[in-house]
Amino acid sequence: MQSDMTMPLLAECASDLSKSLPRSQRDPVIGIIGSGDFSRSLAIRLVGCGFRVVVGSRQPSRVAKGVFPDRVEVRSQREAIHAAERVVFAAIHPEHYHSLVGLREMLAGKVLVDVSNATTLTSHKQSNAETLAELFPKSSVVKGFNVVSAWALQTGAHDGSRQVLICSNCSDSKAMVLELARRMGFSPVDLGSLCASRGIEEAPLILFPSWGGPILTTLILFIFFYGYIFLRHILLPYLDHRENNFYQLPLVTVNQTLPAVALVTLALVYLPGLVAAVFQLGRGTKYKRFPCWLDCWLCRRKQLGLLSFLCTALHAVYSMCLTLRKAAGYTLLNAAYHQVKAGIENSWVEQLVWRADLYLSCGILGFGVLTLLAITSLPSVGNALNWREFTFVQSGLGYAALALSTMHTLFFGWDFAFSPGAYPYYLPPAYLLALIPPCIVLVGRLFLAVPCLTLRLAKIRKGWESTQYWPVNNQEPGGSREAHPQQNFDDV
Ligand SMILES: NC(=O)C1=CN([C@@H]2O[C@H](COP(=O)(O)OP(=O)(O)OC[C@H]3O[C@@H](n4cnc5c(N)ncnc54)[C@H](OP(=O)(O)O)[C@@H]3O)[C@@H](O)[C@H]2O)C=CC1
Ligand SMILES: [Cu+2]
Repeated sequence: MQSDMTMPLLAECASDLSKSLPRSQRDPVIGIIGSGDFSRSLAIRLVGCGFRVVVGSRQPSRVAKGVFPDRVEVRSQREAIHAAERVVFAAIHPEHYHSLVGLREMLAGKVLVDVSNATTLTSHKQSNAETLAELFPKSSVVKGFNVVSAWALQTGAHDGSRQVLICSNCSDSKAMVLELARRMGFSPVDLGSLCASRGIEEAPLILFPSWGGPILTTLILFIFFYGYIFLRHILLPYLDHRENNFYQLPLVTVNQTLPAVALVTLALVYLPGLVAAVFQLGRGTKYKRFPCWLDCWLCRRKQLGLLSFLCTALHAVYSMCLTLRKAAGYTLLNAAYHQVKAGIENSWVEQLVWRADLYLSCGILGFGVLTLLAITSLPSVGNALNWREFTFVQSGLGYAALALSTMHTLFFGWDFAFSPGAYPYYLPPAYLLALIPPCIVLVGRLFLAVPCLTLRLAKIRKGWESTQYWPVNNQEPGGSREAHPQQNFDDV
């Protein structure tokens, strides 16, 4: 197609040539057809990134003042297309694409960016971008900027939502839009030809794509612990000596399950970081890709952390409601009656008072730190922190939350785990099982804190590589050698 297309915008994107020009003359002009919500978000971001923007409306006079920033010009559709040097965004609903047919000749030779999303998941329909390409054969249609919500466009959120998917049949135009997306602060992903456009359009319709694995993991853990507690506390005692504990099913069993799930899930947030560190130490480089399962696990830590937070919050609410139960009242009255009958005046046990207070205090502190972690994982809050602050909160405080939750569980268990009565039917208590993963993580973390390992890991993360990776003719690692554009995961 138009092979001369890339150069003008790319040259302007680099803006080297035009540095001496006044700003208004050197910024590339981008056209946007449509003056709706998406157009507004896009225009704000484009002007923020140094582009000049002309919005094309069917009735410019109807566009209220203040809707667009002052630096954005709102003109007629024709004027906007005329002003746009190369790139014109079609920020209108696909049903109205045909209304632009009269502008076909004006759009010839320009790059027409289709930003539309699909409204339904269909396997047989032509994509909106393919329809647009059919309507405007003389323009280069590029599909892109999907998955990004209008909000993310404005804020440039620092998480997965910064990724934009791009595809086109014209590689020059695609390169231009990829560069444009980069300059707008996004991480564009080239998905090839326009055949990929339907997938891109449908991507926003797929609900919670990154939550499937974490939710499934949490669900499996919940079913496992609930089943285990049901077996140990309810079913086996009933079968063994007809003890009826079924009343515990809706509340007590759930409240025993939730902390176990929360603790294991929280350990699963920090375990992959340790595994990644072990990989880097073992390989002596950070430029070798982690196995896919580890990559995937690392990318799901935020979701696992938030699910752990949810379980902890529910556990806190359930625990506060325990005393409101009828069963709690009856148990207290029965205990008081037995005590009176036994002639015991004072049932104060100093050790148990300490145990309960320490257990509660660790639990409350752990929950507080977890809340802080959950809040800072929100993009809008995380963006306000610099890299060091974010690492301190997510890694330092994260381990503090894990340590406090583990101590909460240990105080709960106290010395009970050492008595034979804790193993009815040879089954250990659920909390002992739940303690295994966090203990592995905490011990592993302490192990990695050994100075020789810490120093080696720090060196590797600064780019040092073990000699086995040095090229034969180049004895300086990282010298003239090109770094692999691979995993560069430092936050472990
Ligand atoms: N990539 C992404 O993640 C997102 C993509 N989108 C896509 O952006 C497009 C626009 O969405 P959005 O801004 O929310 O929609 P709006 O309804 O807010 O705006 C659509 C605009 O299209 C213009 N338009 C042009 N021709 C017509 C016509 N014949 N009839 C009606 N309106 C027309 C109107 O502007 P005027 O009256 O000034 O001409 C109108 O303001 C859609 O295709 C949507 O799928 C939306 C959100 C996110
Ligand atoms: Cu608890």
